[in-house]
Amino acid sequence: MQKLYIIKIGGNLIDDKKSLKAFLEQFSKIKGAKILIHGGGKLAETLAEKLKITQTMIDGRRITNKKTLKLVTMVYAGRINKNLVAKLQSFNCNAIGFSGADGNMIQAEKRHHPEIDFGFVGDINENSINHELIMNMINLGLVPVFSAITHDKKGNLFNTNADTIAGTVAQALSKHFDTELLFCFDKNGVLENIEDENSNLKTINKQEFSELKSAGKLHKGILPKLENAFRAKENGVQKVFLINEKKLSYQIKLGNEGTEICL
Ligand SMILES: Nc1ncnc2c1ncn2[C@@H]1O[C@H](COP(=O)(O)OP(=O)(O)O)[C@@H](O)[C@H]1O
Ligand SMILES: CC(=O)N[C@@H](CCC(=O)OP(=O)(O)O)C(=O)O
Repeated sequence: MQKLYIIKIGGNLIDDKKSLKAFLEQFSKIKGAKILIHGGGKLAETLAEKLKITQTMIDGRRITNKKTLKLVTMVYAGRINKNLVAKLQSFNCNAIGFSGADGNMIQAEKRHHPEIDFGFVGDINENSINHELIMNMINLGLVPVFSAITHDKKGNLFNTNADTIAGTVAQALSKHFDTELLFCFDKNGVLENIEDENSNLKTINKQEFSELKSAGKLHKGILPKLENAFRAKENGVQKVFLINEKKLSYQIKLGNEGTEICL
């Protein structure tokens, strides 16, 4: 099977111009099929504060009312997505940027929860992904770049966690490609001690994940990231890693950076 890299980047990197440029240069150099999936939660947060739109996160998801939906659509599907595509083009990488509504790429359902109304937050599963169109793009030599905006095919846009999009896209494409999913972020993988950058685990399985969680060693964004990483691995994604965004080219060359998800 043909190798496919699905690479996810988050808000911290997107906000750091110099590191982002270095990262996109490394990304552009990857030979063969690749997809970039991005968040941008940090920039959305900063702008919401300026516009005095109060933000609430529950279970790693942003409660998305009408005002927040307008804001995140502009930020994720507009500013960030187009900026990433332009930067990739400058490195001769033929990127093409999408929201989930474009080409019906990612169809979501409004998130249902017994007690909490998440507003315009969309849940997705493997069947939500238009894998045929994505495969066609790849076969044309294009590099798809996905934002965290999805739709319901009834005219509504939704906000969907970008780690979830990365895991689900990887899952859907793992039937057709030898897929490697890389969650790139600002730490050297899963750290046993958050204060010690060198305490990264080489591998993590579900049992170890539960133990670290119970011991209070995992907080904030790393929890949903790991949940998405395990779900992808359990559902057929061949390789899943959490790596430092600065080490992408080493991972592509040697394949042993950061923390590998094991079953
Ligand atoms: N044990 C841990 N190992 C690594 N990161 C951790 C750990 N506990 C908490 N974190 C935090 O999780 C963050 C990653 O999640 P998040 O901020 O959502 O990433 P991104 O938005 O870049 O995808 C790290 O920057 C770190 O602050
Ligand atoms: C529903 C939901 O929570 N969506 C996320 C989408 C962006 C994202 O995931 O950004 P990072 O990868 O930078 O965290 C949000 O609005 O924060």
